[in-house]
Amino acid sequence: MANSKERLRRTMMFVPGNNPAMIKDAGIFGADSIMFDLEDAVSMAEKDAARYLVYEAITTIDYGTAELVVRINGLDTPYYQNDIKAMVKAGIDVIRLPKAETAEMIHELEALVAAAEVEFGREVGSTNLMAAIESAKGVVNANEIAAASPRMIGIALSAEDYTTDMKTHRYPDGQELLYARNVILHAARAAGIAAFDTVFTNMDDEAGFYRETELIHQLGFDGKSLVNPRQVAMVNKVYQPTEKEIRNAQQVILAIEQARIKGSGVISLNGQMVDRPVVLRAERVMRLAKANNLVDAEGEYIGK
Ligand SMILES: CC(C)(COP(=O)(O)OP(=O)(O)OC[C@H]1O[C@@H](n2cnc3c(N)ncnc32)[C@H](O)[C@@H]1OP(=O)(O)O)[C@@H](O)C(=O)NCCC(=O)NCCSC(=O)C[C@@](O)(CC(=O)O)C(=O)O
Ligand SMILES: [Mg+2]
Repeated sequence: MANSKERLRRTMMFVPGNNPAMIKDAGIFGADSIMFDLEDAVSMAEKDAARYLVYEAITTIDYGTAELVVRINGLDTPYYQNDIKAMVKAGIDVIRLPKAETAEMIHELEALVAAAEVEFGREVGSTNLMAAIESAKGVVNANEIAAASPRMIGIALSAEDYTTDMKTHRYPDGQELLYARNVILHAARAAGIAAFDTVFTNMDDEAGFYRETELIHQLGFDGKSLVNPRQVAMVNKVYQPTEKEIRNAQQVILAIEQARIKGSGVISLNGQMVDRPVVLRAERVMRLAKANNLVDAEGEYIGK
């Protein structure tokens, strides 16, 4: 399992914690992050069995390079303390808190995670955290939630619960999510962590899924929470840089290296000024190009 604030997180796929077949095969679809769900996909009667099943999976199945995330039950339930203990003991990469509304909730989670790390001999600080924002109160407090702990790697919009809280529902054009998306994105960027867009639940509406993914890509989200393996390739397609973007990024990185040798941090390339933000964008393009196998080990464009 890999832990890092910098890793690519385009696709974070929910896997119901009570479904052995889905849990067993979850690693074969190429999701950047696999998110085992102990919360709303699991009925009250199955909470303990699901926790046990997910623990067994994490400790016995090889999920390759995928980041392993678990969505625990909320802090207003009788389940979350056992969820935290079991998942920390298993060595989960990231714990996702649902229905986050305040920084105090993150602090409570953090204290329990730290205690579990000590109890089970895990390195203190090795378990990362993220929060799902699912209500108006969560959106209003997004800045403090995002900055609540150095363990935080991201915050996510959860539009199903959020639109219910807002007394609306989801529309095809997504206007009802515009404010929350922008607040969450700004809170994440200000805190230096990732921003995840919400799930899209109509499996039959491929065009709608692409429309939504193109919008959140344009806004600047790192990726989306997903409910189905078919959605992984669609997100990757949207987030895949074009040949022109890759060739430009290669030129930018080369040009800035030459400029640095000459002792300068800024240079002109094809009439365009190249400085630090342009270089950072170029480096992200190259990370995405590598993840999509569009360049070889030397960073040369090979296409598909
Ligand atoms: C949607 C559907 C029923 C469609 O079923 P279908 O059967 O039509 O799917 P098919 O495409 O036909 O499946 C083809 C093959 O893939 C396998 N397969 C499918 N899905 C897989 C998967 N996820 N993981 C691994 N494997 C999978 C399947 O087993 C089959 O395998 P096989 O039989 O061997 O061929 C199914 O996907 C599914 O259950 N999804 C997860 C639902 C879930 O977790 N909901 C809770 C999280 S949201 C929430 O709580 C709201 C939120 O909180 C969110 C927030 O906070 O962000 C908020 O407020 O917004
Ligand atoms: Mg929810």
